[in-house]
Amino acid sequence: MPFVQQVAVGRRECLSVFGNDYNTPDGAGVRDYIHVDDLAEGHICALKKILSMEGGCITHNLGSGHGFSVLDMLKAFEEASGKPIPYKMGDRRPGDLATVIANAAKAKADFGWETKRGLEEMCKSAWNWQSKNPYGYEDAPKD
Ligand SMILES: O=c1ccn([C@@H]2O[C@H](COP(=O)(O)OP(=O)(O)O[C@H]3O[C@H](CO)[C@@H](O)[C@H](O)[C@H]3O)[C@@H](O)[C@H]2O)c(=O)[nH]1
Repeated sequence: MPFVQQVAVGRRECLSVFGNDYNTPDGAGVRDYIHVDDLAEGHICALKKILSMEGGCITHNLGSGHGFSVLDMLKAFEEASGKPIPYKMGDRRPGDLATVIANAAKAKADFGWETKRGLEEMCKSAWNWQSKNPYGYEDAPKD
């Protein structure tokens, strides 16, 4: 996502898509993307759960349970930003898996958490921030 955003804002010429021959609907890698606000709320729920426990350790996965490909993300971001995102197909990145999707059933069962925000909201929100802060928390280059 950061690279998609940087193309939209003009900091990169295009996105390199790492692989188009995976066993996925469009051949690109599939991931379980999550809105940062959903992730933050999940952490708050987890912290409340820890405070209610008398010690011990518990592990939860946070995710939507749905996968989107790199090309799905790219198209959704084009719509949210109104900017074209040029891309080129590249080789697979060593170590990448075809598909990574979280199973957050335990988080829902233990503290009632699940994602509330979808792909469109993720992209709109990311574009709102990136378009106002093209260099993120860093200063723009001097020249
Ligand atoms: O320029 C890019 C960057 C990424 N991708 C693809 O975009 C998807 C997401 O990539 P990335 O944001 O790097 O996330 P992951 O591959 O899911 O890996 C992240 O999530 C893993 C599981 O939490 C961690 O192990 C890794 O360190 C962390 O980078 C993958 O299909 C990549 O192949 C591209 O096509 N082009």
